Formats: sequence, structure tokens, C-alpha cells
Amino acid sequence: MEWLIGCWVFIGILVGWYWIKEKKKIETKHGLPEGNLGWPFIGETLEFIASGYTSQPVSFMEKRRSLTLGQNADMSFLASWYGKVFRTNILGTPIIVSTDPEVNKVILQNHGSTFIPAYPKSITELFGKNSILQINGTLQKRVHALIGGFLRSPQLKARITKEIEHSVKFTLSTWKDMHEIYVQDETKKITFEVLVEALMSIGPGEDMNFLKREFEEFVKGLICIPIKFPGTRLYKSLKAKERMLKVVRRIVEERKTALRNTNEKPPIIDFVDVLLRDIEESSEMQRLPYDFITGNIIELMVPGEETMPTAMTLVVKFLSDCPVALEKLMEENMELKKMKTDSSEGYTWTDYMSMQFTQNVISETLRLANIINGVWRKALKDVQIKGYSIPQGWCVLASFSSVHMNENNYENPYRFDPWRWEKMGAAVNNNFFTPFGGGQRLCPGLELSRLELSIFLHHLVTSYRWVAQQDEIVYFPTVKMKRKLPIRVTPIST
Ligand code: HEM
Repeated sequence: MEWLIGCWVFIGILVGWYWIKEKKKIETKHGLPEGNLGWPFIGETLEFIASGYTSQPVSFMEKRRSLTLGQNADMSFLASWYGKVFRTNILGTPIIVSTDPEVNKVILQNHGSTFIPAYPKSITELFGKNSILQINGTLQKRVHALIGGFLRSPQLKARITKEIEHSVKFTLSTWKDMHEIYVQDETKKITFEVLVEALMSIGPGEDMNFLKREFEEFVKGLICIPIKFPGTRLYKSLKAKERMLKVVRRIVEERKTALRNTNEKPPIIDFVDVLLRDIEESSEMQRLPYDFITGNIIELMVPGEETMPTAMTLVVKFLSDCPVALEKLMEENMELKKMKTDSSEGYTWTDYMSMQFTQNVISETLRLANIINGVWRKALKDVQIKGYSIPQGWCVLASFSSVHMNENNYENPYRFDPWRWEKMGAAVNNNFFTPFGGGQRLCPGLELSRLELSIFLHHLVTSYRWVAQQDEIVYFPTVKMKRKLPIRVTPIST
């Protein structure tokens, strides 16, 4: 027994010695940003995760960005002041974190030849090597342009406005009969169906229900321990993806056959059409494989299940806590509703998007919620940005939340204040406001997201009142309401 304990102690010492040696080697490398790699294996992960469970999720970054400046009389504080760019070790990865908007901009723009995306292993396993999140260079540019072109096309805008409107009105009408609504769950019914309809023209029914069920199983594995054998989370999610692929393949096949059997070029109505048309018109060298299409279609459903419902839930939360903003939002939306009722005209994409205060509410929600708190990249070569060295092979985290929650950029950053955007001007993506990322990978769903949120808000505030129960936002591993935001809804008579 004593012999065994002795062995363990020896192994412990050996591992500790090796860790210290490796850490020193890394830390002495010329020009690396200041910082601390923390404990062996776990690094500074525990503190990082703990901050995600507080109301100030960027406290981990804040502390390192401006730690103890001016507190010690003997000047020793300089050793622990890391600055806007620092190194750490979180979630099993030694990483350089940037909280500097200018450095973030370079990281986002230098994509492809210098930085490539670096996602956790569970995500890369589930999405596969053809995923838009993993492809790079000209292929990524091409697929990005196809998605962006489709999402911004006037045909889709007209069609999707009606579809979102219909789905929002229908879903809201079911809320009034329910004793309690969990906004986080209920909003998925709107966003998932709208997206699947736009991607593949599947309406409500068996296929939609099947995809919804399997997709819920699929996304559970996006952040999990990346071990793949029967019974593990990752394995179950991969199996769900296989089952979904069968349905998507069948739909693509049916569409391919229909396309072959017609002499005319049918109009493009969904994303399957966009990709099939691209395949048809591309040279053999450039042709995307059919498996590429099916995989990417499944991946494009993620915002319908995750990001969009979270944005809708948080806007309800912020408005529930800020009655003045809700009042002003109602006024603006009631005005539009009256105009539309008086003229008996339907709403257009532009009607919804032109309400300025509503757009400010959306910008403020995106700033404060930080649904995607930053992006992870890996350096393909040694890079120097603003005097900081990022060595080849290192991961970098361009932290958007640290910029959005920095009081030097936003006065009272933790306050929900849609009026701040009146002073700051239009909420276009600039270095200080990047909820949709930037550069070559700027989210192609940016306008669609704003439209969906605008339509949801319009019909919610002009037809209903609600009372929200006490709930808190949790920021780790992804932004969510702790209790899924329970509310009670009553219709108003106008
Ligand atoms: C509030 C909602 C949303 C937020 C906050 C959001 C945020 C983001 C961010 C930050 C990125 C950049 C990732 C990176 O640089 O690695 C991104 C990429 C992307 N988003 Fe969104 N997104 C939202 C909704 C949507 C919607 C509705 C769609 C449409 C289907 C969409 C499709 C995509 C795609 C395809 C990419 C990958 C682009 C590429 O790598 O070239 N997103 N999104």
C-alpha cells in the first residue's frame, strides 16, 4: 500500500515538474502577451466557468484586462497587469484572449491565410469537415456568398416576411390559452419552422416533426466531452444527424429528379434550389458534392434552434425589466399597426425594419446578451498585431462580450438602454459592436435575424401583455435563462 502511494506521489512530482518546465518554455517565448497559464491541465478554467454563472460574465476578462492597476505601492502590480490582450489556459487550450476591438478586427479580417476557425472537438465532429465553419479560403467564400445571396434576395425577403408573420401570429395565439409559457422553448417553434421552410420548403407535418425531434437530440452534443462510443452524448448526437441526413437526402433527390424532368428553369424558392442550381451551372472541377449540400443544410438549422430563440427570449426578459422601453416600443409599433389597418395593406420587410426604436431595442439586446460571446481562431503562422505576438499554432479568442461590456465603450454597460443607440448612431457592425462577427465570416443571417425579431416584437407588443416571473441569465456554456423565462400572457383589445 505504502509502495503504491509512493508511486503516485512520484508520478505527481514528475507531472508537476514537466508542467512547470513546459509552462516556462511557453512563457519565455519572445513577445507573448502577458498572462498566466494557471494549473496543470485545468489552467484557469474553473475561474472562467464560475464567471459564466454570475451576473457579470466578463469578470474573468475584466480582471485580467485591468488587474490591480495602482493598488500596490511597491509597483509589484505591474507584474499582474496584463492589458487588453493576455494569455491564459481555458477549456483545455492555452489561448491568447483579445478584448481589444482593433485586434479583434484584424483577427476577423485576416481570416483564411492567417487565422482559421478553431472550434471544440465535439462541434467539429458533429458538423464534419465540409461544414462552412470548417472550410476555408475560396470554398468558404463561395459557400458564404451562396448563403448570403439567398438570405438577402428580394424573393426570399418577400416570402419569408409572410412566413414569419404567420408563424409568429399563430404561435402567439396559442400562448394566451396556456397557463404558463416558457419563452425559451416556445420561441423555437417559430424560428425552427421558419428556417426549415426557407431551406427546404417543408411545411408543418411528419417530416418537420421528425427533424425537430432529431435536431433537439443533435444540438445537445454540440458542447460535450468528445468521446464517441455507444451511449455517449456525442455518439447519440451523431446518430441523430445520420437520421436527419436520410430525410434531407431524400428531399434533395426528389428535387433533383423534378429538375431533370423539366425543360424550363423553375424559380428558386428555397436553399435546396440555390445549391442545386449552383451544381448545375458549375464546371465539373468546381461542382460541390451532394453530401456537401445535405450537411450544410442541417448546420443552417442551428440558428433556428439556438441563437434566434435565445435572442427572442432575452428581448422579452430585458423589456420585462424595463417598462419605459416597453412603453416606447409599444407606441412605435402601435403607430405602424394603425397605419397598416387604415390602409388595409400588408406589412413588408421594409415596414418592419424601418421602426427605429425597435431596431435600437434589438441592438441593445444583442449587445447585452452576447449570444455569441466571441470567436475562436487558430494562427497558421506567427502574427504581430498592435505589438502583440501570436505564435503559429496558438489559439486566439476574439472576445466580443468584453468589448460590448466595457465602460470605456458603453456608459453603464450593464444597463439595458436602447436610447444609447440614438446618440451612437445606427447600429451597424463596427469594431465596438460585433454580435454578428465580422470580416469574411460576418453572419449571413444578420438581416434575417433582425427581421424575425422585429416581427416577433411587433405582434407581441401590439396584441398582448405579459407578466414575467423572476428568472436569471446564465452565460455558460451558452447564454440561456435559468428557468427558460416563464411568463403569463393576456390578449389586449385594440
Ligand atoms: C441573433 C442571431 C444570430 C447571431 C447572434 C449570430 C451570430 C453569428 C456570428 C458571431 C457568426 C460568426 C462566426 C465566426 O466568425 O466564426 C455567425 C456566422 C454564421 N451565421 Fe449567424 N448569427 C445569428 C443568426 C443566424 C441566422 C438566422 C442564420 C441563417 C441561417 C445564420 C447563419 C450563419 C452562418 C451560415 C454563419 C457562418 C458564416 C461563415 O463562416 O462564413 N446566423 N453568426
